Amino acid sequence: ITKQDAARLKNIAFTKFNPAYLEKRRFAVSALKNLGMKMGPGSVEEHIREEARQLCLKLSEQGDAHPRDIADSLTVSVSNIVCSMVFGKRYDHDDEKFVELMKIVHKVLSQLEHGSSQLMMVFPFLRFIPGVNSTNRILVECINKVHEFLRQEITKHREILDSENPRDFIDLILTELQTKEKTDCFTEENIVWIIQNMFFAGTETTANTLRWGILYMVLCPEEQQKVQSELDSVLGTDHDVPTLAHRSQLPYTEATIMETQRIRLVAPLNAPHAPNEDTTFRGYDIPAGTQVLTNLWSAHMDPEYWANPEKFDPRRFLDTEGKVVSRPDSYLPFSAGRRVCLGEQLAKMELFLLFSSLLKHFTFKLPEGAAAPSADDCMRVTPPRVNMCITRR
Ligand code: HEM
Repeated sequence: ITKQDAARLKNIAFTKFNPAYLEKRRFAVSALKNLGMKMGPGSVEEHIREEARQLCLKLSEQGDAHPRDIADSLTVSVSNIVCSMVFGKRYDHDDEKFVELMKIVHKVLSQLEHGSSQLMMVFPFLRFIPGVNSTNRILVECINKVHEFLRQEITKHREILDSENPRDFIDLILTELQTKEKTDCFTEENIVWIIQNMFFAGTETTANTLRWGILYMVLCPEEQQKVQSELDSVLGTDHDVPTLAHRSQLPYTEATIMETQRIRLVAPLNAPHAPNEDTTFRGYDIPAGTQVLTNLWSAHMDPEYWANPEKFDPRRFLDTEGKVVSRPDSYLPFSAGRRVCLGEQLAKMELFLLFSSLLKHFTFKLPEGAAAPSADDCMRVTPPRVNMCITRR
């Protein structure tokens, strides 16, 4: 068994569908639900709103004298939401340890996007070829550093654990570890991997979606204005950030987020899958273990379902009464089935609260005379970095 195979056994994502995977997934789903059900202060909604307030404050402090890219601020906010849920605390935008952690997370994800990593996913034997496997070595180094950070947090949590009152994801998982018969999936080491999954799966995906959303607002100012008019008409002069209760009154805003997720998927080819046993699908024989990539992008660009699919048009997601279409066909930003994204509900809350807060408080546009950035590369997961004017409304 190789180190990589051993790591796969400890994960949730990228692990085989088997009883151990199911046990970990069930735990993670119920922990997120448990944390999500908390009401009032300490609730997930409040954590996200606090992050939205801090983000708006940070952008206001930076002023509008110089055009700038919003990417790093968004990554910090989104990562902090995962931190609030997992560690029970947020970090300041300038906290050294946190900034270092973010750099490592970013490095891991950019290594994964690297051509040689993609090749190694399709041809795993390449990881034994010197030179080609250098991204693999960097990945292992980075992941070890993240694990060290997580182990320190777990130790701190263990010292003051009150199993009757779990505060966050780590408390919940430590409590589970105490109460459960020791099984292969709930070992000390696996906790680190499960938490790491939350981090990697939950940060860049959400931050990149928000970045695409803001980029499309810059490229389509008339759409930006429609969202802002709707926000103004519902929220009036209230200076605080929106709440989830506002969501049903803001269909155009919601549809704009959905259209962003349609037109620029952050996982266009989904996570790699493989059948556990020999399978026949639509006349094709797929032997057990064959890697299968599902092209979610093609579903989102299928002209049979989406007229003029390359056009950014939030109205696709509104019915004749102006209400949001609840289950659109040919729309799978979080994938589907048994491996569907485990953080879908959390991600939807984050996207709504952060996107609506940003557009309520700021207008985003290109500097006078600047060339419009291209959003054309259809398979591009990460949006281009764009310096924009961010003006307080
Ligand atoms: C806009 C944000 C997000 C998008 C577009 C997204 C999308 C996806 C997709 C396409 C998958 C692969 C599903 C499959 O294998 O068929 C996935 C898996 C996963 N996501 Fe997300 N995700 C987002 C946010 C999050 C968040 C916030 C979390 C948790 C904190 C999360 C946790 C996970 C986990 C743990 C898996 C692996 C699930 C499994 O294999 O059982 N994701 N996500």
